Amino acid sequence: MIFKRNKIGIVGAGNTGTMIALMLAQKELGDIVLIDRPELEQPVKGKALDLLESMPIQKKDVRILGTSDYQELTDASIIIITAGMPRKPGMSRDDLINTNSEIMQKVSKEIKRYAPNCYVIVLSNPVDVMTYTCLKTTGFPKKRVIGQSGVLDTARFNTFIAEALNISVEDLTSFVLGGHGDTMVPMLRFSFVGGIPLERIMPIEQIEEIVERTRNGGAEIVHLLGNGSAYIAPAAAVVQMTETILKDKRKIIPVVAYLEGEYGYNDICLGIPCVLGGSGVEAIIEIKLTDSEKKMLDRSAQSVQETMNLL
Ligand SMILES: NC(=O)c1ccc[n+]([C@@H]2O[C@H](COP(=O)([O-])OP(=O)(O)OC[C@H]3O[C@@H](n4cnc5c(N)ncnc54)[C@H](O)[C@@H]3O)[C@@H](O)[C@H]2O)c1
Ligand SMILES: O=C(O)C[C@H](O)C(=O)O
Repeated sequence: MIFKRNKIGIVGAGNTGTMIALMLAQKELGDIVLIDRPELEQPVKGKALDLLESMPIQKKDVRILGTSDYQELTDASIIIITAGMPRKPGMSRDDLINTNSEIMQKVSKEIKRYAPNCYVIVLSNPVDVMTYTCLKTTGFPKKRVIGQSGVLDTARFNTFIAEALNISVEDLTSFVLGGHGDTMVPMLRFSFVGGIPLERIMPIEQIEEIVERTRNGGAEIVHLLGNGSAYIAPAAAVVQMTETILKDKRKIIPVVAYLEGEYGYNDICLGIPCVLGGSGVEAIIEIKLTDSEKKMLDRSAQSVQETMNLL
């Protein structure tokens, strides 16, 4: 069932927020409320109206509202948080921690007030820690607060594999574990091209180059754009997660989830494969890791923990 006429909130109507609104509307997944700061009330209304006026051309029946009034989020079923600063060339995502954690706390309190039953998808960086902040500030059950990293990181990995092998992106399965940072862990053992293990059809040196490029995928775009960070592929990732929840698809995808003992970690949010469905994170898939995979995941978890310690 498609919950059309569901209300989907997007907090932060910048590059990612606007692109997410467009992609959600193109799929008619629900009516959309775009929220930004009071001083940006006019531009956010302008963006929403511009999006709305494209609907007759795109033949989509969706209502889109731009506002700074959080009350408009009342009864929203899903709220996507993109509020916060993007990084600039030379910065790491962790450099955004102070500014964005303040914003995340403010936004999370408003969400708790007006939409206490909603699902939240967090995009703001550093996303593992921002997901944790949102979870703790709202006090929502852990299955309802989910961060986006793995869908995007996996898409980047698959893009580079498809390009190198000159094959369709459709034939690829793989996933990335760990924090959304330089320590992310692409799972080569579970990477397949048309059902064939990747390691059988690509030399390891080339795979390693692609892993490295994937780890630096966000920074590569930040450098090329010069002002701001990626917003098209990230929006597509969030929309896939939103659709998976709204349509109760129960897809196994890597998302940032709260861990209580899984993989040996406690009280931390980290990217791991989950069953995502109508109740949010319905299950965490625990894969038996090899020693070297576990070592890499430990490093990644430690790096997220170190960023959390800065709070
Ligand atoms: N997790 C990921 O994969 C991923 C991918 C892309 C971007 N991001 C992150 O998402 C965030 C947004 O990126 P962007 O490119 O859209 O940036 P952007 O600057 O284009 O948009 C951010 C918006 O947030 C708004 N905002 C700030 N404080 C707010 C508040 N208190 N209430 C409501 N809105 C507020 C700003 O006014 C701005 O419009 C950044 O932190 C970026 O690093 C994460
Ligand atoms: O790299 C960034 O800062 C934005 C985002 O996390 C990305 O991976 O594109």
